[in-house]
Amino acid sequence: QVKTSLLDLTNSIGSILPALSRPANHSRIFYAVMFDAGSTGTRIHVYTFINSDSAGLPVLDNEMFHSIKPGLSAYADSPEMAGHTVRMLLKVAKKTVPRLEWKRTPVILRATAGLRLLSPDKAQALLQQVQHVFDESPFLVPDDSVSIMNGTNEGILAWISVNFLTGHLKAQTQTTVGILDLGGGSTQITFLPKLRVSCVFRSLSSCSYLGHGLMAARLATLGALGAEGTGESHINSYCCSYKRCIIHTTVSVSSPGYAGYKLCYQEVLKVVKGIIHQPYQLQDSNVFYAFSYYFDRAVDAGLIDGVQGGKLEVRDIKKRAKEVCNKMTKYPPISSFLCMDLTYITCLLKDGFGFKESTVLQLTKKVNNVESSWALGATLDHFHNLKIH
Ligand SMILES: Nc1ccn([C@@H]2O[C@H](COP(=O)(O)OP(=O)(O)O)[C@@H](O)[C@H]2O)c(=O)n1
Repeated sequence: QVKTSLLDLTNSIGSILPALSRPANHSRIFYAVMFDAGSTGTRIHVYTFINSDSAGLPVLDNEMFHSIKPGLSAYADSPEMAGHTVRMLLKVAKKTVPRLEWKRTPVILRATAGLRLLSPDKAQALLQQVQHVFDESPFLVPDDSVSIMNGTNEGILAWISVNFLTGHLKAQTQTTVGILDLGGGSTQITFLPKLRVSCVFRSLSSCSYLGHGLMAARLATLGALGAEGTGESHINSYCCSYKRCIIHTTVSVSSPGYAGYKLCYQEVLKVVKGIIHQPYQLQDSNVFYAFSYYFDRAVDAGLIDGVQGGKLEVRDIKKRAKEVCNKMTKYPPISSFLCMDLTYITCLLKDGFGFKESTVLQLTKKVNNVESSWALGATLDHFHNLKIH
């Protein structure tokens, strides 16, 4: 758990503008290119900002977003393919940023769980390929432009993104929203805990759990982590909605004849157990924005609209998990892992983080047409060090 002074944070964000020090007659528009090298895909965010007249936050005018699957870690044994992926995505940046602005537009790549889970030499070889592509590009390549980000920073930067986009970072705003991010390899929870009387200033609480992202949790639940690459392996799981669920080319999972929420919950609980929870710090009034796989699976389960998103209580996810696992729905689940995924999400929220069944989640993919992701916070951090390191 990392604690960061929120006062430091918001004061620093407030001084982003002077730090940019642009020539007086220069256009008020500026650009930044941020790559998200995630475990399941690589994404490019091209941001267009407008400097505000006051010494406040810049205005985010537009985001161009594009993604490619799989993630860079899939090329651990052929790193030049990682370079190719980034080169392809850079074409989006060239189309979006005017040519005259290229040399002053920073390009940055931050990698998350996929590279954290690789051996250091393999991860380094991938990063070197990316660095090479950046160095060849016409964009501005800052120091430390390519690196692996740590999990707590990932959570803090996502918190900054969502609170920036929802207007909660403005000086006059008293409240903030928490964030829940469920990636493929890791999961993050970041929020402003209840003020303790003795506290001088408020601190952000950010926790990241490597190996508790949705894809990693599937493998862990099935005890299949060690089975990868060791030849074919068969596993029985109560969470498998079909007769046969393929998880990996060499690992197949069968249903023991019946699936069921209760038995599946016991399976996923083994993975969630051990996650430190902090129920005393969560306020009833804490609103949590949940995105990534929280959003994707809620859409797959028919709980929210895929464009609008929506509000859900923890108990709504639990109820749908029961329906899917106990085959109480009219339609077969579109993914053979929907029972496991919904049960894992329910278990993570309740037994992992100590959420009540009545806790409200705001399921969100985009806020004002901008991706809910750590990438925007990382870009703001680049323009002015937000003292989160
Ligand atoms: N800008 C983004 C980034 C990720 N995601 C989703 O986040 C999930 C996985 O995130 P990830 O591959 O970055 O996982 P980690 O490397 O953070 O563990 C996938 O469902 C992505 O589609 C998204 O919807 N929008």
